[in-house]
Amino acid sequence: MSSSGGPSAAPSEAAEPVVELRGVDVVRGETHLLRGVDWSVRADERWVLLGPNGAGKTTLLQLASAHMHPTRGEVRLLGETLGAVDVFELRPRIGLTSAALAQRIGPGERTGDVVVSAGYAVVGRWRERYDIGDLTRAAMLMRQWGVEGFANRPFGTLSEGERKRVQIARALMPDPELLLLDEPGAGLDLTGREDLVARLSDLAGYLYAPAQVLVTHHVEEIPPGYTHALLLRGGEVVAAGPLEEVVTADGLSATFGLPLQLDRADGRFTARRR
Ligand SMILES: Nc1ncnc2c1ncn2[C@@H]1O[C@H](COP(=O)(O)OP(=O)(O)OP(=O)(O)O)[C@@H](O)[C@H]1O
Repeated sequence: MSSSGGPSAAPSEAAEPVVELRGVDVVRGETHLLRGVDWSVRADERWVLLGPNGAGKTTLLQLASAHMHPTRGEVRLLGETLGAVDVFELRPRIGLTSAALAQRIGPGERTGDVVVSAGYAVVGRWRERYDIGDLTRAAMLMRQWGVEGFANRPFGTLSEGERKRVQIARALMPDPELLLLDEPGAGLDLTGREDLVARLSDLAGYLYAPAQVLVTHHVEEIPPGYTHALLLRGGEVVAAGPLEEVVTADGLSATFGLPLQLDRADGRFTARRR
């Protein structure tokens, strides 16, 4: 069974972390985008990264996806150290979805090609003939993410929610060891958000699914089954660790600079001003 299609079971003892940052600063001019960040993600962990606008979440994902190097400190990804590895070999092992990447998908691309071409690290149809294994995997992922009916539709004709799910199927196509999702819930209506949260919750439970890091501004988008959280404010880590210890009213109030009340029911969080 593929990495993202198996049933849930107890994760095995993880070896080296898939992401490890030690004393990381990212500085542009006089501005610290990140300051003194220590963070590690193990293969069986599912992290949510929460913080207000400008906190540095996207910058952190840029490091974790080997699209940026730190100004200071060390970043290790999948056992390799950034600066001492060819990032073009590393990147295919990491699935990433973001608004910036989505903008690079042409609206006229056939949706099925958007998914299958990820196996070749290109957008859109690249080869006349794909491997039967690639086509089977793309079809399985499109079924899993509820977009199998759109294979022949131009990507630009899909709704925002459908496009988000196609992007996740595409990110999973190369069977990545790490999946990074930058605000997948942005712009979705309530139905779209709830559908996405349920599917991400399912993925979180799969034994052979990749390590996952989900960026969001909203605790309502944390899928049940996620295990850890990192709170970021002004480029600095407010708290990081097991979800129950980190996603608290006090932690979120400090992160968002607003007194918040936090409630949890059936594994879902809601937050509002206290
Ligand atoms: N090249 C740059 N030079 C100076 N400042 C930058 C640069 N790139 C990003 N920044 C700033 O760094 C901060 C962190 O940006 P980042 O995109 O990582 O935040 P974020 O938490 O993802 O925000 P949002 O939730 O709004 O997407 C922002 O204030 C941004 O303006």
